[in-house]
Amino acid sequence: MDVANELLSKLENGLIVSCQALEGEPLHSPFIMAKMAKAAEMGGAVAIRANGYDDIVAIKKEVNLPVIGLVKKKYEGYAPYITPTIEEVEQVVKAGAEIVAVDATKSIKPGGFTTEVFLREIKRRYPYILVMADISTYEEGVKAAEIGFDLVSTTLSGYTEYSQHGDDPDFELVERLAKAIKVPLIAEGRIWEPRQALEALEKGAYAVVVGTAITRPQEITKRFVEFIKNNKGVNKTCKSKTASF
Ligand SMILES: CC(=O)N[C@H](C=O)[C@@H](O)[C@H](O)[C@H](O)COP(=O)(O)O
Repeated sequence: MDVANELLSKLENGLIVSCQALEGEPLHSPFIMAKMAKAAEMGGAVAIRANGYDDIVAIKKEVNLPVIGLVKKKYEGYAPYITPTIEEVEQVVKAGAEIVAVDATKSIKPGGFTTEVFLREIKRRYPYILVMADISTYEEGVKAAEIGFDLVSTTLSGYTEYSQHGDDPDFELVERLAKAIKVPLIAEGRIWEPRQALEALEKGAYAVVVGTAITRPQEITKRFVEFIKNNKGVNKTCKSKTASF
């Protein structure tokens, strides 16, 4: 088995934990993200997805798992923000990630590059690194596989203007793409429950990425608080109704 296939085989049917805290979030710190990654490793994660040079370096020191690295950066006038230029790719490679995740939507990247030209440049400079396509639609996923991405992930479904928006994971996209492409299809985005992770795998995903539901405590807390707020009294009403029958 070659190096790339050996790496991919480690991900098969597994849980990849995304450990990201952006500037302004309470856990924004390479130290904390490395500990999050360690906890994910202890829990059985097969890989870590991480944002930014410092976080990736700290995580690589702390855990013995493959890392999917990215750098989120917004360029004025351009939509792509996940590793949108070769400069960010270089940071991910230098930090030691085995896989780089980049925007692979139809949107033009800073400098005027299409996804195809961008991928060609990444492969020319770093032939040994695997490249994950973060896509938002079926068409983008099919194209990404065709032009030579090593993996395709549904990361951006619901995050481009033209893709399907919703609160749940985009299972339909997972199922359709998994059938259509020959490279591994990763299910990513809004997976909150273990049963949803399983459903994605059953619909053909090669592996599943979970972020917020595991590593963003402010969002996890909010979910509990809102659920309580919206449902308080519901059971009581039912009980008293039953009692009065
Ligand atoms: C859309 C976007 O920018 N997604 C980012 C990609 O790296 C992360 O903010 C997400 O946390 C990650 O995709 C995992 O998804 P979720 O946190 O929903 O499990």
